[in-house]
Amino acid sequence: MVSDASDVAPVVQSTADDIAEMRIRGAATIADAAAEALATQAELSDASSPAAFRSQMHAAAKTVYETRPTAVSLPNALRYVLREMDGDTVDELRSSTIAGAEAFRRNLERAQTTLGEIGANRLRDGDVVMTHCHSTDALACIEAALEAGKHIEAIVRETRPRNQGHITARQLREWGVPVTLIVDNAARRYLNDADHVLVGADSIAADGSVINKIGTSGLAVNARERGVPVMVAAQTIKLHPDTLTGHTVAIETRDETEVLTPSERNEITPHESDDELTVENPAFDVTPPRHVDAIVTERGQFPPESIVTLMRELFGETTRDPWET
Ligand SMILES: O=C(COP(=O)(O)O)[C@H](O)[C@H](O)COP(=O)(O)O
Repeated sequence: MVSDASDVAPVVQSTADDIAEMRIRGAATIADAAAEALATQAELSDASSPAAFRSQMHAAAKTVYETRPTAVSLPNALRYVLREMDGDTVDELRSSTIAGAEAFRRNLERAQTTLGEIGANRLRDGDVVMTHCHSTDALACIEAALEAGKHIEAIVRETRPRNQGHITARQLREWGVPVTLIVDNAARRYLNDADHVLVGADSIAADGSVINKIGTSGLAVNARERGVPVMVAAQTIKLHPDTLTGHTVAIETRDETEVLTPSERNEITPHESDDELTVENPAFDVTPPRHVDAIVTERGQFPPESIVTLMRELFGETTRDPWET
């Protein structure tokens, strides 16, 4: 049973709002915030019985889950923490949930560091990397390469409409990496100067398809044509277990105002009643496995077609919602 939203702590609701409004964004960061939110809910719960506690936790998980649909790290995080919730009293349930959330967050950090070290092996001294969006997993590979003393340069796509490329550029400049920032449409021209395309993932499907920020698939197609290898940095919490049984990954579409402000719309069509100007704003796309050279995880690097083996080993087959553990 899932209790209603009034049982959810305001701070959990505010985390959910931050995810929905993208003040908290990026698949790994969202997973971390989701686990933290469940720990906070457990801490603040005033439940008078174990059943009431469980039901509050499920309501909190549902509130966070219903924010953005594409990054599977979110349900994977909720599932992990709720599975750790164990005990016969409210106090036992509370402490096991908090411990579960803390373990999840520690593992997340450790996995990213390990993944970074593995990914850095693909980067040679002097390499130029082209990035898209802002991915902490992808940046972990560059950071580890820099720590190993390699000189790395970056061509950073700005990533319309939200310009997450600016966050990537800022981080890389903090690390002293020379950055060339380009508009997304210039990528094909600059691929001639790149040794790798390096992106993250929001979800990886069982067939090795990579779901990541809109524009990734076109970049990968162009990279393949230019002979530039495409490397995807993705911790195993990005593996989407539901795709093992044929489910597809929901692609989030966001508000048109991210693409066209109301005043820009008004310049194009001053007639308020004009509903024939449609703006589409999908946030993610699907890159088929044939355009990806390697998926780098904390468990090693894999050709995309073989990721299914790891997915089965880690998740088994589940199509249940996180609160139906
Ligand atoms: O597509 C995005 C972010 O999209 P948005 O900005 O819409 O959330 C990132 O590439 C992945 O989430 C991986 O990020 P990380 O490696 O940090 O998990």
